[in-house]
Amino acid sequence: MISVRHLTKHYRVHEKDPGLLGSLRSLLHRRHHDVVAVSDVSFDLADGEMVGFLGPNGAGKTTTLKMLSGLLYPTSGEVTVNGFVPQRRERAFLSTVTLVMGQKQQLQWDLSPADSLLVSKAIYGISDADYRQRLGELTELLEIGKVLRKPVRKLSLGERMKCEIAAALLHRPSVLFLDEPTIGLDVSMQQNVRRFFADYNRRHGATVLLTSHYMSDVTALAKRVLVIDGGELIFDGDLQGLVERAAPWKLLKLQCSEPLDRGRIERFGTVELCDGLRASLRVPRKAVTETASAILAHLPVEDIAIEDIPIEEVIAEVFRAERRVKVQAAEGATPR
Ligand SMILES: Nc1ncnc2c1ncn2[C@@H]1O[C@H](COP(=O)(O)OP(=O)(O)OP(=O)(O)O)[C@@H](O)[C@H]1O
Repeated sequence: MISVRHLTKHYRVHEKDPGLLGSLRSLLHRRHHDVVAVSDVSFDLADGEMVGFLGPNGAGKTTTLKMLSGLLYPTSGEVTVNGFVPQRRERAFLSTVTLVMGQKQQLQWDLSPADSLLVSKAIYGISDADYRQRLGELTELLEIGKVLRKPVRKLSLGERMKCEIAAALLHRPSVLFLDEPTIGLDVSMQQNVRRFFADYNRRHGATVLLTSHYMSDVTALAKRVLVIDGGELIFDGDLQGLVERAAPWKLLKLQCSEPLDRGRIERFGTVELCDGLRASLRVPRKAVTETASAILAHLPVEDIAIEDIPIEEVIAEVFRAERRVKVQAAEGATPR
């Protein structure tokens, strides 16, 4: 169980003008300002839940994950992870959690993954029998048998990432914080890694909080999402609920037997595309079935497909809407 209450993090940033003069001035008069990276965030995660953590660049995702895994002290607020306060970094806590950061390498460059895994075995005090069993399982699931003995610097990005994951999970953590675990991987490798985490969650009942800019990671692994923007939590709930709230339409894609002009299809919905034999319309979710029937009855349509708005667009719309609300609130507050 993870409990997060009013979690807030401010970074103190040192300001310096450019150039030598700027450096000298900053030695004499140090100026600072505070960056609010995370502001009053609260949520709970139940044991075994897999939850997506979404937000645009700089929203506060990594900062939150670092506080949850005990790498950063919160400015205020409380966090408990399986009953532990992360920043105390107790041994029992550290053997419960792991943080996988796709953008940061944790394996030693000149050693082989096998050597780094042996170091982890010693650090976590894993018995020989457990080590053999876990290494066997990770090697099989991640298909890394052939690369374990090569120096890390000679591995491809995908091979390295899979070895990073093996090293991060050797101590069999029950809480996984995954920060962009598939970044830079090709599509098939992304799928392998996703499948691996889904499998790990099933086998070991692990709780997983995952950030990714690849929406397919999130849709494949998480039913529930937390959405953060400008350090504030703006949504916590079902991914499908978010889609329905932010995008109450569907797309009707038409393939026609003769070219259509815009005027003929406009009455059925908002035209997104009208290009010779192909057209696509945005239609309110509730009216999809009757609109599709009307189109089939009145237009020379050979094929019709009903699709959800791509999830990337839905999320982008959530952020746009949130910013509009903030701008309106700020404008309302400005004295005239
Ligand atoms: N060490 C730091 N010192 C000062 N500011 C920081 C530091 N780390 C992050 N920030 C700032 O805090 C805010 C949140 O950053 P964070 O890395 O948590 O965002 P993020 O959601 O993980 O972004 P991304 O998706 O780009 O990785 C940003 O404005 C960032 O510039």
